Amino acid sequence: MDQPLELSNITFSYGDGELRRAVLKDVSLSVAPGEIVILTGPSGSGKTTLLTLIGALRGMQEGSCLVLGQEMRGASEAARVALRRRIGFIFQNHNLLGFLSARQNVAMSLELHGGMNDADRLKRAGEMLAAVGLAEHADKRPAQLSGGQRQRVAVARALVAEPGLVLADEPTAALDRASGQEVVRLLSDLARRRGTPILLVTHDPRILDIADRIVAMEDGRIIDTSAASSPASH
Ligand SMILES: Nc1ncnc2c1ncn2[C@@H]1O[C@H](COP(=O)(O)OP(=O)(O)OP(=O)(O)O)[C@@H](O)[C@H]1O
Repeated sequence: MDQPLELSNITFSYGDGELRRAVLKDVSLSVAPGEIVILTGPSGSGKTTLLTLIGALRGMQEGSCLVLGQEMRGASEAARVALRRRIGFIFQNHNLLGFLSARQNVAMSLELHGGMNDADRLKRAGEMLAAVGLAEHADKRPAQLSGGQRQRVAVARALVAEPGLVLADEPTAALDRASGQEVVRLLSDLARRRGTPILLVTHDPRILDIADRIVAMEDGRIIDTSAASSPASH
């Protein structure tokens, strides 16, 4: 069977003419079902750019990027939109909508997936919020929640539609140590239960121990891939 993520020889540049500069150089990586991979490296090494290519948020230039069986190189906008719906995204600034409750924010993720009416979606969203420990806070708006709670809403929103892959960019950057570890632990527990692979970009050394594998980037290249602590220890 294909791996959920198979990247081969990805090279990507920003800018034109003399200003053109490669920020990803010959990047190859594959991620297995249920595997948690942390992508780390100095600022500017290309981590976010790689994540946006995998998330179909940006067009490919060179190489191959097979995401959930779909080749992103040369993919149409329609194919990229369809793929994005199968991915759970979690970003540093969580991107929750301020005028909706936590429950409504999570339920929105289910709108693109047919077969559920509004009441079903809100019920499912409530269950997911309970799974991340926010049953009591489901009807609050983001501004009424702490940073850690908001990020837990973002985890619930990313996972509620049962994505085939989760992409997270600095999900703990704005959190204190305890909330950051809790958010990541929740994310990894829920994903592991379903065998959902996670690719997580972070500078945060406090969460490295949740990874099965740590991939280090520098200057647009993968310089090191090391097995982290064994999954059995989680
Ligand atoms: N839209 C853009 N246009 C031009 N250059 C860009 C653009 N986005 C990023 N870059 C440049 O590409 C390089 C890689 O950026 P990228 O954000 O992928 O790195 P990163 O490893 O995620 O960094 P950080 O850890 O600071 O987020 C940087 O030199 C950055 O300045």
